[in-house]
Amino acid sequence: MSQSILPARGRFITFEGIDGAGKSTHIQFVAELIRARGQELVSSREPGGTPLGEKLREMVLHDAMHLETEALLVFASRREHIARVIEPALARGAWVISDRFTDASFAYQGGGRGLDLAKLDTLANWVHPALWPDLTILFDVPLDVARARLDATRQLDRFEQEKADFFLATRNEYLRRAAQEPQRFRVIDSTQTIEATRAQLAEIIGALP
Ligand SMILES: Nc1ncnc2c1ncn2[C@@H]1O[C@H](COP(=O)(O)OP(=O)(O)O)[C@@H](O)[C@H]1O
Ligand SMILES: Cc1cn([C@H]2C[C@H](O)[C@@H](COP(=O)(O)OP(=O)(O)O)O2)c(=O)[nH]c1=O
Repeated sequence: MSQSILPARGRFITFEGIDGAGKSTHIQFVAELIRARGQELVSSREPGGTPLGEKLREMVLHDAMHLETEALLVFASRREHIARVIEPALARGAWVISDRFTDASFAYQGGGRGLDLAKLDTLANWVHPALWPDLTILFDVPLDVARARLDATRQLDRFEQEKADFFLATRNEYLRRAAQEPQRFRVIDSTQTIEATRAQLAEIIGALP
């Protein structure tokens, strides 16, 4: 009798940080490192990652709404993303990198907006009871550095227009979560040069089994 052999499950890696921390600058570099290992790679983002998720992203980034509506919409986008992109890819052995995931909901909706963290726990346990990233890379910078980088480059969305105390609380919640789960998080000092960050990322990805 022939026995089917399931492919080894892929790895799930997420990127986090306050706006302007330098996340987008480095994601393509990490994607290339992973492809160089010969892995199939799916590169995605949240909110978004699916056609419906991208519509939800537009709303979340540009329309004013109640903070609980905002939380529900980012988790609605996530539910779709997990079902249509993340789980199928991991199941066939591909690696998945996502520009943000649930830690962003804790940091922005919880830390930044002040939504009860217990409600976010409930949503996370509902939407992905058994799925967490294998690795989360947190790009950390002080607010003034992030703000200077943002001002230099782009049209600001609804989050990027928030005040300093919002980002202070967002950054603190990211750091609190990183301290709570040191085995999942790698915190990168994103005030260092792009080259130094790349070297650190190469080390982190190279060390993955
Ligand atoms: N280590 C760094 N040193 C100096 N500038 C950086 C660094 N990392 C990113 N930047 C610049 O800061 C700006 C914002 O970076 P970006 O990657 O878009 O941030 P994020 O995706 O975290 O919001 C970009 O213009 C980028 O070139
Ligand atoms: C995934 C997620 C993102 N966000 C916010 C954080 C960011 O400000 C925004 C997404 O923007 P971001 O990922 O920074 O994209 P860009 O680099 O194109 O600006 O959405 C939440 O508030 N909650 C979430 O759960």
